[in-house]
Amino acid sequence: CVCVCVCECKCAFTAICALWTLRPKCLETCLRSAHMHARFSSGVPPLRVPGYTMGSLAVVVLRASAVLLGRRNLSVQATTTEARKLKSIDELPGPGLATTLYWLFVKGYANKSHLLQGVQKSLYGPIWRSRFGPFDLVNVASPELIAQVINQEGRYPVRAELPHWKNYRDLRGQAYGLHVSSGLEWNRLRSALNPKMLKLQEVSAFAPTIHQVVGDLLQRIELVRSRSRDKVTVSDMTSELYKFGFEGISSILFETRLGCLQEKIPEDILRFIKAVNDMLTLSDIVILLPRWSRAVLPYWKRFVQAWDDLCDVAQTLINRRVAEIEAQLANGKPVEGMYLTYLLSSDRLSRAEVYICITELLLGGVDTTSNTLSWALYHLARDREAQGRLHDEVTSVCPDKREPTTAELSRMPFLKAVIKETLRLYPVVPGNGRFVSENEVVVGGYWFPKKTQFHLCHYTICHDEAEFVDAGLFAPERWLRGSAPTANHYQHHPYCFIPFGVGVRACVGKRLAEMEMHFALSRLMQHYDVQLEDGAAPVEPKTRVLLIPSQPINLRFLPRA
Ligand code: HEM
Repeated sequence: CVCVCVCECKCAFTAICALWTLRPKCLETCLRSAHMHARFSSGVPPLRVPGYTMGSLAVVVLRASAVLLGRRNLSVQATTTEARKLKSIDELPGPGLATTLYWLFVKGYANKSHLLQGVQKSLYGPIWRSRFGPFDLVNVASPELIAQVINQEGRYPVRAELPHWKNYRDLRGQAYGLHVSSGLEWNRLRSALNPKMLKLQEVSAFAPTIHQVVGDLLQRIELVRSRSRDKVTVSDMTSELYKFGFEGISSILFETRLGCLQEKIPEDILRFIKAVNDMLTLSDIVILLPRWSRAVLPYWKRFVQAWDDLCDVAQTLINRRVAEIEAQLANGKPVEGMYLTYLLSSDRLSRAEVYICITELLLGGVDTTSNTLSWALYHLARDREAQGRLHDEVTSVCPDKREPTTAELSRMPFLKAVIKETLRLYPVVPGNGRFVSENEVVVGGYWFPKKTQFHLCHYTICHDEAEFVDAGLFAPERWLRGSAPTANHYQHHPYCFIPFGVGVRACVGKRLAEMEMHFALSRLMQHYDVQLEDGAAPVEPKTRVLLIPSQPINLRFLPRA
């Protein structure tokens, strides 16, 4: 038991029992040594520390670190023999730069990167490496491999480094917010945001507000269809649902109705919508370009302008509400609010952090729900049987076009299955990420150094015939136990379907998003028979960061008796 620390910290690290109280530095050293052992195992004698070979130390350290870091089922139960079999990142198969450029720009996958996942999986297997500009990605495309990454993601997972977002925040002296901050800082922000967003009971308190917004959506559809040439068609349903998504999330965040579903959309909102589009598009370009180009090319300036507009609108809305709250307090009136009031009064975040977190919630909460709802309506319009079944379910639980309560939603399994199936066919975030910066990890028999960026190929797993029977079909019943045609319709690995991500870093808006989508879809089904336009061509998805329709979805809304 005389293992000694060999790293710069020079602590008195001795004995196996000391492993349980190791300082992170020592743990790093041991993991690095274990990694070296794995690399040297093919012939080169392992490093020796008194009493242990590095191989046996690796087993002890890895087991201990699994406990220390609180990881579940750490896949690295490396025995000495297993450690010998581990391969290095450089041994991974994958396309070179020329091949990637060919696929993206000659074969036309630049805006179909969700499909490229499947193509590359068939060429290289379920784990491969791809390099493009500053990106060096390890792609994993099986539920087992995703589970291995997630199990080793550490206590404060990072999705991806966003240096250009961070540069913008630094430029403007802003707080970092959820996407840019990491470690304890990120955890502090999430701990402040989670309680009112992720607890079912808390989110249920938002139901009356969401119902009001859904009511406005129904009126808006009525207006738009009555103005159309055939009196029933709503063209570009996604853009109508975008307004619904914006109104829904901002009514919760800002506790104010903005009027996005009114005849004339407020100027501020139009500016915000444009800024979000610009920022997301430019974000993809700016990250590829070297820093020096920012002074020469126009993209960085436009990216900064888009963020400026985005933050400006969010701050104006927040300040407006803060002034109202202050006026109420000055008049001795009690202040009742939802999200913003809660954040401001909880004193857990600085005002600068509230600004950026609210902006990020707004950013995450609009396209996601609106695109998912668009695809759900599109498929229900194509599948008369599914639409009939959903209509029957909703009307049996809520007759006479009554608004469902959150408790009643739990008696609508088919409604939930429709949203799940939509998110399986069109996961709005088609590929997630984990940047494992703190630990070296083992995935799929490969040993990866710290700071490896993993790309979790969620889209291709959702479409894999080995995971889902008739994977290309819209079959909501696969999510219903007992009513699916075969048992394996609903049997799948838990990491096959993670549209909201997974673990502590998973989507903070999941519950709110689900409630919004369930309310909107159930009310639309009560009021309308939704149909496709005659002779409408199939609509394919495309990737623009998110998975979105490649052309407008036009739907006919025929009022139900
Ligand atoms: C259909 C609806 C939605 C889908 C499919 C979705 C999906 C996702 C996914 C996949 C992630 C990454 C999770 C991970 O890394 O494991 C994420 C993160 C996030 N989402 Fe959502 N989302 C939706 C709606 C919303 C809504 C309504 C909001 C706002 C209320 C929101 C706010 C966020 C934020 C702020 C993050 C970053 C969380 C963090 O990094 O700590 N999302 N979402």
